Amino acid sequence: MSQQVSPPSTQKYLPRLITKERELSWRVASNLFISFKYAWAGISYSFHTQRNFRIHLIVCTVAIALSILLQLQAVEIAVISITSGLVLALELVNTAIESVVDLTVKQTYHELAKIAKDCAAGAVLISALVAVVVATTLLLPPLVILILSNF
Ligand SMILES: Nc1ncnc2c1ncn2[C@@H]1O[C@H](COP(=O)(O)OP(=O)(O)OP(=O)(O)O)[C@@H](O)[C@H]1O
Repeated sequence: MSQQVSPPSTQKYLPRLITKERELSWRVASNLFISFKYAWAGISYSFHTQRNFRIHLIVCTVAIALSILLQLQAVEIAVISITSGLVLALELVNTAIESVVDLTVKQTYHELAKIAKDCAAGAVLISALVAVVVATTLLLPPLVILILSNF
């Protein structure tokens, strides 16, 4: 005997959800400048509340500055910048996922909440490890040459 499964309730609202008005949103940015303002608010929130974001920001800034000071090739500076940007972007996504999970389950334990947070943290970790490998590979040789040439 087949059982009739009713579609999720959001199905009913889908045509309305994809309209420009986005009725479920508390507020929609009315222009590009306001979009940037909200994006900056997110970055600022992460900076002030997430220790890991601050650490990554400092390390990434140092890596990019060193790549410029050591006069690496343009493509090498670009690669270091891309991997650094990826780490910071994933930190922001991690913070967003943590907030949505906390909003959903509040202070209760849920196995799916754990999976979501652990996977988001794992994504940051992988990007950070790749960034370290890239930065070490590109920065270490010229840095060693510079140090040895001063002795
Ligand atoms: N509601 C929950 N249900 C189950 N496990 C949770 C829940 N909230 C947090 N955890 C577990 O605790 C860990 C730390 O969660 P928390 O929200 O403190 O992240 P965080 O320490 O701020 O992470 P990050 O260092 O990546 O910013 C999660 O990775 C998860 O394993």
